[in-house]
Amino acid sequence: MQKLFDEVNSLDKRCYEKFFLSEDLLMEHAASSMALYISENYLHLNSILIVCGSGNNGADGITLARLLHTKFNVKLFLASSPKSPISELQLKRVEALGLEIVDALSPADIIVDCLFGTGLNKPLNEDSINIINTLNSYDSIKIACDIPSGINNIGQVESIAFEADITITMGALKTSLFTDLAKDYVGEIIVANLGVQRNLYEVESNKYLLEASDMKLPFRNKKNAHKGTYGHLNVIVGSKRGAGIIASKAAFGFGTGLLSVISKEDLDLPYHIMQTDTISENCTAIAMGMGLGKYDKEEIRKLLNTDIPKIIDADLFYDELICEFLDKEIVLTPHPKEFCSLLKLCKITDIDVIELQNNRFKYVEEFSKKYPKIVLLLKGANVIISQNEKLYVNTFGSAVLSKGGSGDVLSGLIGSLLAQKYKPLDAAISASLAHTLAARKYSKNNYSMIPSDLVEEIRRL
Ligand SMILES: NC(=O)C1=CN([C@@H]2O[C@H](COP(=O)(O)OP(=O)(O)OC[C@H]3O[C@@H](n4cnc5c(N)ncnc54)[C@H](OP(=O)(O)O)[C@@H]3O)[C@@H](O)[C@H]2O)[C@@H](O)CC1
Ligand SMILES: Nc1ncnc2c1ncn2[C@@H]1O[C@H](COP(=O)(O)OP(=O)(O)O)[C@@H](O)[C@H]1O
Ligand SMILES: [K+]
Repeated sequence: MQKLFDEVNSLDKRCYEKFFLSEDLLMEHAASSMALYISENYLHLNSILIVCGSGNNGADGITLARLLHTKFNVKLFLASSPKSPISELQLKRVEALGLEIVDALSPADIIVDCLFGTGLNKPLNEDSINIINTLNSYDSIKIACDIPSGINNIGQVESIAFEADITITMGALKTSLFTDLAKDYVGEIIVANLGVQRNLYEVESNKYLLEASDMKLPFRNKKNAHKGTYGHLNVIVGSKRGAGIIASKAAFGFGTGLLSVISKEDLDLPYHIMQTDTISENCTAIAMGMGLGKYDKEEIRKLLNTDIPKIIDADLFYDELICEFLDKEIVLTPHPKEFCSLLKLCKITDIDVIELQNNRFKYVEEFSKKYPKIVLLLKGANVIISQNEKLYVNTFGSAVLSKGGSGDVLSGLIGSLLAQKYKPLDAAISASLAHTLAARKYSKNNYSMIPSDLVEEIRRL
């Protein structure tokens, strides 16, 4: 996993003070990293338009123009005059080279957006919106310097943002690049070193970006084993029975040795899935909440009271009963609407989904602070998983998963790993990665996947 930072100004400052690097040097490295990336990948292209604002993001762009001058046909556009001493100096340097400063936007093979970086501190004005709209309309390779202009420091997009194919971000990964709202704008994200290796630039953080290598699949290393070695998951099936059945099929394909569905109704289940009406004696994990519908509160309370590891989803996030169990190490997997209900029930805040989506990290952190034992998995375009005020982001998901039943598959996967004795946080992380990485492997198109296709892909991981 890689560290994420809510702000990097203090890291830049630390570079000046601890490593005696100067602003000029950091900027030279920022621009050199972009120049290197462009030269290594696009030398076959000719023209490059660099669009600069008045701050140091713009100054990065002016520096880049100097580095690429004569190697490419560089057109430098200054949306506003340089404001800081360093950007004035960078401009003086390019002027001395005789580099062309254009006074209108026009298409180019490559566009580099250096309008605003971490200094975006107010809503975009009409001029900036027009510039970004024009740039977005060009059929060019689009590169954002540090952060696509229009995304603010907490990852919100108020009106519009530059639609980057690639974001070359300076020094370290910023949390703001990983919100759901930013996902349509950031493209591929690359980190540029600023004069010291990244591990030296970075300090401690409580937020992490998950990588595929963080997924630990339940491979069987023991030879002397039997089905009981791999646990017994109980899935509580409610009145919307499909949800529990989807979860069960996903769970069985993800390694639980035994699986029993608990339901009072007669279900038409595959032969390898057992059905009972009480918790199994050797049950090692419970998955509940999916499609629960109407239920007997006392029965659910009894189940919640057991010490068996649990994943809880869906309908239970609308019942205050859940609040009685938030001091336990259980996995909760709400989608944004369910999380709003949970935040309200546990008296953290009363907000709507728009407010939540605008501030996902903030509310997950607040919840985790109040309930440090809970493993929370907040669904979304970028899933956030938290425990004990540490946050982990999974960005591998895509709209191929935007279908009823995708979440039920995820509940089954988490339940399966819990049954196989994964720690709750590890179960949530590995199951979430398996869920999203498997969805990426579905190759037909990005609209037709159904839960059984997803389960098939998971079985092939
Ligand atoms: N520090 C370092 O060592 C390094 C920094 N680096 C680079 O610096 C970048 C940060 O630079 P920065 O702090 O100058 O901010 P930046 O993003 O250029 O914007 C500020 C300017 O925009 C203006 N402005 C803001 N919002 C606006 C709006 N809505 N509409 C219109 N104007 C608006 C704002 O105006 P003001 O608030 O003064 O009115 C100000 O003039 C960072 O992202 C990275 O690329 C790298 O080189 C590595 C080394
Ligand atoms: N656009 C998207 N990008 C990434 N993941 C998505 C996207 N849309 C949905 N998902 C994922 O699909 C799952 C949907 O779960 P949920 O809303 O609970 O559905 P259901 O209850 O119908 O199974 C979640 O894991 C969510 O993160
Ligand atoms: K930018």
